[in-house]
Order: sequence, then structure tokens, then C-alpha cells
Amino acid sequence: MLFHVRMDVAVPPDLDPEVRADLLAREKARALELQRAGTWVHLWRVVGHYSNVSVFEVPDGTALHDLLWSLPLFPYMTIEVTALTAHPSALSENP
Ligand SMILES: O=C(O)CC1=CCC(=O)O1
Repeated sequence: MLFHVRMDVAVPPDLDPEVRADLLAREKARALELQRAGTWVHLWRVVGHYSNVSVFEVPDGTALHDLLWSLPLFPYMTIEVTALTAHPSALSENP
């Protein structure tokens, strides 16, 4: 299943700089790992915001839920999830 996910990040400004750097490094490593595995299909910055929009390919909503909860930045993000399905007018549906 494909899911569109928006993540709005709000790391507390007074977080210890070393803790913050470690958090962001671990988030980046996990994001790269999931992209290389083909699970995190798209990752885009939202212009003007500390936010991203992403597309994930996972077996089901439970798998996405577990993945999102496992992200190092999870405690500092507001996350909005939209399940996607094929559009009948998409090229992929009209070979
Ligand atoms: O910066 C963000 O949008 C949060 C994030 C997701 C993957 C990553 O490396 O940072």
C-alpha cells in the first residue's frame, strides 16, 4: 500500500545541541536506510516549513504506524497520513 505522509517537525529550541545533532543524524540514517530499501519512496521538503511530504510503500497501515513510531524524530513530529490508491486516469493504469 502507498501512503502520503506529512511530517511537521518541532524540535524544542532549548534541546541540548549534542542531543539534537545525534537525533538528526539518527533520523537521517534511518531515512536513507528506508529509502534504499524502497520503503520510503519519496521524501520532499515543504518550502518554507520544517516539514516534509513523503510517500511510503508498506504492506498495510499497521506497518506504517510501526515505522513512523520507530523514527528517532517521532516524539517531535506532528504526522498526517493519507492512504493512496490507483487513479483510473493514471498512465500506470492505462498502458
Ligand atoms: O527534516 C525533516 O523533515 C524530518 C526528517 C525526515 C527524514 C529526515 O532525515 O529528516
